[in-house]
Amino acid sequence: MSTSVITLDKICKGFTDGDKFHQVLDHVDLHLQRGDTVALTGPSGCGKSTLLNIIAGFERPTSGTLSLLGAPTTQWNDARWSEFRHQQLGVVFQQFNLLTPLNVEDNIAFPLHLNNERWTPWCDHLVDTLGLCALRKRHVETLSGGQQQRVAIARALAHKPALLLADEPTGNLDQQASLEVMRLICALAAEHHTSILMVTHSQECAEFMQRRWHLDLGKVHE
Ligand SMILES: Nc1ncnc2c1ncn2[C@@H]1O[C@H](COP(=O)(O)OP(=O)(O)OP(=O)(O)O)[C@@H](O)[C@H]1O
Repeated sequence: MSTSVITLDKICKGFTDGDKFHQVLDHVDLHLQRGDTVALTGPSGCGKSTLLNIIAGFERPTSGTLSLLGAPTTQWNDARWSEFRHQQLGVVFQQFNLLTPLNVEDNIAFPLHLNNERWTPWCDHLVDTLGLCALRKRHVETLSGGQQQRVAIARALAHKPALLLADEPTGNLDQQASLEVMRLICALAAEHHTSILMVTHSQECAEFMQRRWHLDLGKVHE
């Protein structure tokens, strides 16, 4: 399968800090096909989260063109971005953004409700593999950081998205749980051709991905 999932064409992004302009992404060209898995590395503050935020539509580039699933996003309005995020995207960002009035099960089911889908055996598999069985009815604000991270991973994968964007998705987990998560997302990539772009500082986690992108001084090197 060779469908284009992400294309960045000369993407620039900068921030103004007082009277200084800080160029974080400098004419970045990238291409990710359906089923590609990529580990994104780079020093702290180089712009990894900014790059993921642009691809998810949470931030706009200063210039350049971002295409998703073959369509340029330049003219997308909020409704079109929401449709893409609900149907095609799973995100695990550093702030888990769980829905605090809800329990674990309802958080995981949330993307299914948005798409008028029902709980599936795949969701049970996620709950089981991520060690959440005993926590299904617990309110998420009562969980530890690692437990919340596992709920965020399950929620991101429940609707089998075409694209998973993950920012240090195993940062709060022990080694055994990290390996389980990596095996789980790789199985999804293999079976469902989900593309993965994952920020990680862990060499062990990066080795699960097929490709490496290194971001530094505004440029991405493969
Ligand atoms: N909204 C903003 N306003 C001003 N500067 C910002 C903003 N967002 C990010 N930056 C700056 O852009 C640079 C890149 O930040 P970003 O969070 O993308 O880096 P990162 O590579 O993800 O870092 P880390 O590995 O530490 O999480 C940093 O210098 C940061 O201060």
